[in-house]
Amino acid sequence: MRMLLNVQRGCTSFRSIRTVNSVLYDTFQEACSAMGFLIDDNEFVLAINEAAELSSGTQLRKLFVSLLISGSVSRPVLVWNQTWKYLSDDIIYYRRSELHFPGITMTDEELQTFCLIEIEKLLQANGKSLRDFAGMPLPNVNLVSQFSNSLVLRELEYDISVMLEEHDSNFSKLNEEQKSIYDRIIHCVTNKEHGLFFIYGFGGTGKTFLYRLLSAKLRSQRRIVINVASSGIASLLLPGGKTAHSMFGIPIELNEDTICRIPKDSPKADLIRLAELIIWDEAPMTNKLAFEALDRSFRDIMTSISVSNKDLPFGGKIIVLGGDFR
Ligand SMILES: Nc1ncnc2c1ncn2[C@@H]1O[C@H](COP(=O)(O)OP(=O)(O)OP(=O)(O)O)[C@@H](O)[C@H]1O
Repeated sequence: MRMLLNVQRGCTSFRSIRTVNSVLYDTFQEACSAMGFLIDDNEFVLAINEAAELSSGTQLRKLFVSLLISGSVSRPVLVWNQTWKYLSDDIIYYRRSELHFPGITMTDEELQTFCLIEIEKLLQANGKSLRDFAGMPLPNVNLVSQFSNSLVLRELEYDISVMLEEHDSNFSKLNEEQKSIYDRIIHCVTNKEHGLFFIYGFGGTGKTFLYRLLSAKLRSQRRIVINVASSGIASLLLPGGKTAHSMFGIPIELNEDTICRIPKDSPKADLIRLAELIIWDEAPMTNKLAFEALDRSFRDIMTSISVSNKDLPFGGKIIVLGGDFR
């Protein structure tokens, strides 16, 4: 502010001090930068890019934090936007070894979140925080809990290129009936509509073929699909399949009030909330009380997202129940 007061004339408020060439800046630092008093932030971007040739992400984060703390950067967010890829260079390596999931991939948003957490740790060790720097993004806490949930990570571990290849090589084989079911379910998932589908068909009519294709399509888009079957043998035919009883904690003894053993704040409940499609093969083999228990439990779990979900079948989850219903 002192630098600006030396040159700004006729100021009547803090806002007028921060106004340069009729533009009101959020901070005095930004106003100074607009005046040309500070080194252009591009210098810092270039410095980080140059250092990236020889330094690890950890070292670059330390450099970034030193620049922030020294107060040299006028618009930290601009430097962050142009350098975050270098700053988060080693994040995926550490997440893979920490979680013992060598195959995990991370989206840009996840990389940024974990990089921001590391930056925040360095800042806090120096008595500062990301909140002290106007415009700097904060870590997305929802992503952190998802990314620490091993059940979710296992579902995200599918190799996208393998899934795409499986999908593309079988898609053209779909017969007319399979294609129309495929289209309706994918449309429902893509548009985040609620849907409960029943796929009828006796043995060998191509239900599993369809489930595999739906799973490959959605997993290639990094969406979570839960595949379950009533029997252990059928679950083995589904990619990543489990028995419905073990996946959803359905009790053996069932009555009209039974609920599943899934605490609302458990990692499994998080996985269910994140799942975009649930496929249950051989559904007619299971007691209807099990579906009613699952319905009650899902309604409860899904109220964490929206209270209105308690009025929707299965809390609004998109579910495919398949089998031979004769
Ligand atoms: N559109 C298709 N193009 C080529 N092969 C197909 C197609 N649909 C199904 N098949 C093949 O037909 C065979 C039986 O299909 P699938 O296992 O999907 O039937 P199903 O209805 O799941 O049977 P079941 O209920 O006994 O498990 C499989 O070998 C499958 O690969």
